[in-house]
Amino acid sequence: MVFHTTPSHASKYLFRQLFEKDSSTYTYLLADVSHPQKHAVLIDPVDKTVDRDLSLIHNLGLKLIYAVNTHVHADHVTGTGMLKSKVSGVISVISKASNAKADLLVESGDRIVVGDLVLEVLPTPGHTVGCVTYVTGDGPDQPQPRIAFTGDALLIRGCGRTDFQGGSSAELYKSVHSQIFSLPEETLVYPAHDYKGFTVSTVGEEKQYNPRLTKDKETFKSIMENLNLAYPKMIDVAVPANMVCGLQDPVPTTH
Ligand SMILES: N[C@@H](CCC(=O)N[C@@H](CSS)C(=O)NCC(=O)O)C(=O)O
Ligand SMILES: [Fe+2]
Repeated sequence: MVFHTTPSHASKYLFRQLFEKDSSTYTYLLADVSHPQKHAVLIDPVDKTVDRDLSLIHNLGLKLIYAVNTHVHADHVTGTGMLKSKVSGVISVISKASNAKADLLVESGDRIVVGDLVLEVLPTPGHTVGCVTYVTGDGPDQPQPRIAFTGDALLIRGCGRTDFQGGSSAELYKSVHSQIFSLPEETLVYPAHDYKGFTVSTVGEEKQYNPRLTKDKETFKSIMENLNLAYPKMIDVAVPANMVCGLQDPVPTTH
């Protein structure tokens, strides 16, 4: 039996899942270590853990190229701006649909290339208006199985709330079913948050067991309307800060 728990091509690509405990946020570090430049990307960095992440990048001899956001987060401030101020040349990324500022505004079908590693942009609005999922390419030189970084669109056995930032339960249902559940079943699902201690899932597992998204659309909408969650504690600080990716065009400092 083959256990698909971690992506293959371990010697060519580096993959790390990092955690920020106050907001239960996952940050992902990916790099192509087969190239001498060892270019790297961080997905959903958090301001509080930027120094930890940079220390790891330094230890591993990587060169950070992209600081990528899945969406305008409401519960924490992105580390993107701090990364730009601490490492020269880092390119901040967010979706064009988010209406936020960044160096690179991505849209459906765009590709972020780091060495030989390809991240394709899938629009997955519904949690927020500009949410995207980044999925590794499907070529033979890409990680097998594919890896989907779903942000807050699809969480493990859950999904992002839809009650602010242009959220829409109907839109989220459509996004997950058309963009994520249509990926190969073995595709690994790595979300932006987990509140229960889970680390990874697969498309096949979520299609079978997700307690919200296995339901029909009307039941899903009713579930989402009745979550009764308190607003994130940091929403009033986080959203304005993240609309400019934490800090845009900061004064560079040497690190
Ligand atoms: N208690 C936290 C916020 C928790 C929360 O609302 N999480 C969001 C993702 S961050 S925008 C969410 O979509 N949760 C879905 C769920 O079902 O829990 C805080 O105060 O920061
Ligand atoms: Fe969010």
